[in-house]
This record gives sequence, C-alpha cells and structure tokens, in this order.
Amino acid sequence: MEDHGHPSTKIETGDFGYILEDIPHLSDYIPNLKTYPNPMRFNPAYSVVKQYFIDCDDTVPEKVVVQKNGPRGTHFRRAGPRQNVYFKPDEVHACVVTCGGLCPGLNTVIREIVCALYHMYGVSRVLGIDGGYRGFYSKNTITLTPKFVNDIHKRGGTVLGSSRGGHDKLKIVDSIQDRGINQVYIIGGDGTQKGAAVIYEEIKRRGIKAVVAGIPKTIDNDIAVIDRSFGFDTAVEEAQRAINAAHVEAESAENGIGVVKLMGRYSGFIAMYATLASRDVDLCLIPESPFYLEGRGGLLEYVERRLKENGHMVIVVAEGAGQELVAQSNSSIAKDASGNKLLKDVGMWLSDNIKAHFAKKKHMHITLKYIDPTYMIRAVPSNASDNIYCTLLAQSCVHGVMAGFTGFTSGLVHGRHTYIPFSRIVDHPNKVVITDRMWARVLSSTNQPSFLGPKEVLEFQKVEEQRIQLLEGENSSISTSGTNFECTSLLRCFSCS
Ligand SMILES: Nc1ncnc2c1ncn2[C@@H]1O[C@H](COP(=O)(O)OP(=O)(O)O)[C@@H](O)[C@H]1O
Ligand SMILES: O=P(O)(O)OC[C@H]1O[C@](O)(COP(=O)(O)O)[C@@H](O)[C@@H]1O
Ligand SMILES: [Mg+2]
Repeated sequence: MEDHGHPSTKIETGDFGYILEDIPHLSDYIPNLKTYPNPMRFNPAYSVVKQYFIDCDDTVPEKVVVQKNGPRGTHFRRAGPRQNVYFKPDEVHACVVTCGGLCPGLNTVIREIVCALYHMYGVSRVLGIDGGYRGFYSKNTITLTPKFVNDIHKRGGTVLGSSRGGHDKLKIVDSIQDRGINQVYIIGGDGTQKGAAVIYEEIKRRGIKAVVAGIPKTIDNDIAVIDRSFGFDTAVEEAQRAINAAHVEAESAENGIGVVKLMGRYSGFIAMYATLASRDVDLCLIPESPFYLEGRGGLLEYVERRLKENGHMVIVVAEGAGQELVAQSNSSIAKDASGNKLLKDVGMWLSDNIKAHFAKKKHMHITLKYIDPTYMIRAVPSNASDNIYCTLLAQSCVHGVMAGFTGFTSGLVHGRHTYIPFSRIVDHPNKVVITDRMWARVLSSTNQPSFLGPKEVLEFQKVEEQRIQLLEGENSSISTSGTNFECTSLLRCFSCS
C-alpha cells in the first residue's frame, strides 16, 4: 500500500497495470480492532443466496473499454456485505444527514439506511441530523426507526431537512464525539462530499472509532466516476411533462415558442437527456456548449428559420447555459451560503431577447411561453427505478460501514456497486462532453446548429484530449514497480499499442 497524495486514497498496484484506488479502513489508524461474524449469516431471508458475501479481492474497473495490450487500469473496491463486521450491533450509534439542494430519492436513501441497519444488522440506534451540516451543532436530532421512515419514500424532499453552508469541522466532530456517534452517513453532492472528507480526516486525527461514509446526491448528475446519480432518472422523466406542456402551447399558437428551463448549474445532463427522450425539442442549450444570439449561424436566425419551416418550436435551456451572455447585461456576482455561484435566469433572458428580436419584425408575430419547472422537478418523490437504485446505494453503504471501511462514497460504476475514495468523487465534476457521440445525437435529433466553427471544434477536441491525458497522467504517476507490467507510463502504453 502506498500513499498517493490524497489522504483518503490508498493505492495498490498489481500485474499488467492493475491499480486499486482503495478506501481507508478503521484498522488503518486503530490497531487490534475486534471483529464479529456478520449477523446476515443468520438472516433467513439471505440464507438462500449461494455466495452472499463479497470476496475481499473483488474490484470493479473504472474503464470497461480496453485495448488488447493496454494496462488493466484503475479499479474500485466492490461494495457488499463482508463475512466479518467491525461493530457489534448494540455498539452502533449511527446518524444520517442530508446536505445541499433537494433531489428526488433523498427520503428513500434515508429509509433504506435505517432499514438496512435495523433489519440486516440488528442496529437500533439511528439518529437523524436536522437541517444539514449545521444541524450537528445547532439543532435537535430526530430518532429514526423503521416505523418513522416507513412511508417517507413516497414523499419528495428530505424528512431531515437540508441546508447550504454551516460546515464547521470542529463543531461537527465535537458533536459526533460528544453524542458517541460511531457511524456517520452523509448524503449530498460534491460540496457535501468535500465536507465529509474533512470530517473523516478530523475523526482520524482524533483517533475515534467512527466511520464516515457518503452517498452521492445531485440532481445535476455532475458527480464524476459514477454511472449516474440517484434522482436523475426521475428528473428527466418529470422534465418531460414540462416539455410536453411547452410543445402543446407552442403548437396551438401561430409561431408559438415554448421555452423550458431545467436544472443544471455546470452540467447540462438533465437538459440533454430530457431533449433526447422527448423528441419535441428543437433547440437544447447547455452550459458546456457556447452559443450566440445575433448574426449568421446565431440562435435568433435558427429560431426564425425553424418557425418558418414548422410554425412552432420548443427550446430547452439548462439553467447554467449562456451565463457569460446573461452576465453582460447584469454583471453582479452573488454566491450562496456554500459558495456556489448564484445563476442569472437564462430562461427569462432568452425569452426577452427572442421577443425583442421578433418585435422588430412587423411580418412575424410570435407567441412565447416560458416555463420554469425547476423546483417542481426537484421536489417530486423518486420514480420506481430510482427507488431501487437508492435502496441498493443505501444498503451498499451500510455494508461497507459495518465492515469498518471509512472515508468513502458508495457509487455505481458500470452497473456494479463500489466504494470510491472521497478524493476521486470531488476531484473533477462530471460534464457533458460536447465532442462525444451523445451530444452529437442531440444535435442530430433537434437539427440545431452547433454554434461552433471548425476552429472551435478543434479547440474543444484539444481541451478534451488534454483532460483525458491529465486523468490518465494522474494514473500513470502511480508507480507500478514490483509488478510484471513493463511500461511505467500508462499513456505510453496507449500510444505503443
Ligand atoms: N470545500 C468544502 N469543505 C467543507 N464543506 C463544504 C465544502 N463545500 C461545501 N461544503 C458544505 O457542504 C454542504 C453542501 O454543499 P453544497 O455545495 O451546498 O451542496 P452539494 O453538496 O449538493 O453540492 C454545505 O453545508 C457546505 O457548507
Ligand atoms: O437550492 P438552491 O439553493 O436554490 O440551488 C439550486 C441549485 O441546486 C441544484 O438543484 C443542485 O445543486 P447541488 O447538487 O449542488 O445541491 C442546482 O441544479 C441548482 O442550481
Ligand atoms: Mg454541488
């Protein structure tokens, strides 16, 4: 095992360029910990499963497309129950906290953490922290029992409340220590996971036997490594209702335009997938893809052309799109309590600009309806597939925690549940790659211009190549000495083959 700079990441290497980005364990800093047989061994419901416990060597590759002579690459520890656990059920005092913006499925995750602890591991002391990180030191706690959480998955939001800001490391860890909490389940996005990493480090520094585990939450799907975030599927589905409404309105008017704003602060995944799913959208704007209004090849020219061709059109715009354009007309920069930039209303700005453009054209009268369903989408309960996803994420997390792992986030990688070090989750945000096939599919389904000239396309491709090289370069800097793998640079291997 070697230290790879990030305090919460342990790197192990193997033959043929195999790299395990492992997660910390309580035994890394507390010697001679006692273990106990996993209580699930005696659970009749699981007795029929042939091999229920995860082999401790099981890992999941980060990349599934590989070359014949390429290195095996980065892997993450496979999630699931272990033969032995590091907590006696009656010794466990767990807590759950939800932080950041709302997302469909939060209540399902809370419910399933509580139920997994109670029903799988016989734990009966679980606390809910009220109102996000600051709830650790400024609010009362909520006792969580299977009865209390029984129906909560049918409701949107979080029964625990949430907040931005208020991450006071010392006060939070003091509260954990004073209350005798030894399992901390933290549900939240990139900001929350950064906060969880800080809490883990402080707990380790104090040498407390308490594990910290994260469950990634973001409606924007902007968390790296994982296949998708819970609630994303629900959000895309719910967005269809708004797009349908916009389409009905637009179709019913002469030169009708429906503008729908969807969430997506820095990543336009909801807009992209909702557009692809709907087939009614003529223009999709996302933060990753720049656009311009005026002149040849501009947005206004396209809108005019589309109206002439089709008589109506639907525009989907992610809230983070075109912020640099909106800022030109309103340059004040404000931030929320967590330090996230507060966005200007691009939907309103776009609608005003389209209206102003056509107001100048006497021969072309338009009817524009602007729909902003963003908070309505975020507030719905999770759909069936997200409910199952939330359940598995929660159970995986509980298994890892009971097995003594700490400083990790539970995440789905290529359909397999894994434990990912905090540092990997927060390093690089997940963004739509506009030089990838998926974005090309959007352009082809809407027929919209890409707003990019050949020179800009090359620029974007170069940036993307550099990003990939940077990621792979980080991996290649991990020493593979002591293995059969000859090449010291993974990048060289790619170019050799
Ligand atoms: N770099 C950081 N270090 C510690 N705590 C952070 C950090 N960034 C955000 N947080 C805390 O995490 C919580 C949620 O962050 P926020 O950005 O609002 O939402 P999300 O987790 O959904 O991205 C807030 O309480 C915030 O104070
Ligand atoms: O909840 P707020 O403070 O209004 O913020 C809205 C923001 O929250 C989000 O829904 C999700 O953001 P987080 O995942 O960072 O919490 C964004 O899409 C949106 O920009
Ligand atoms: Mg965030």
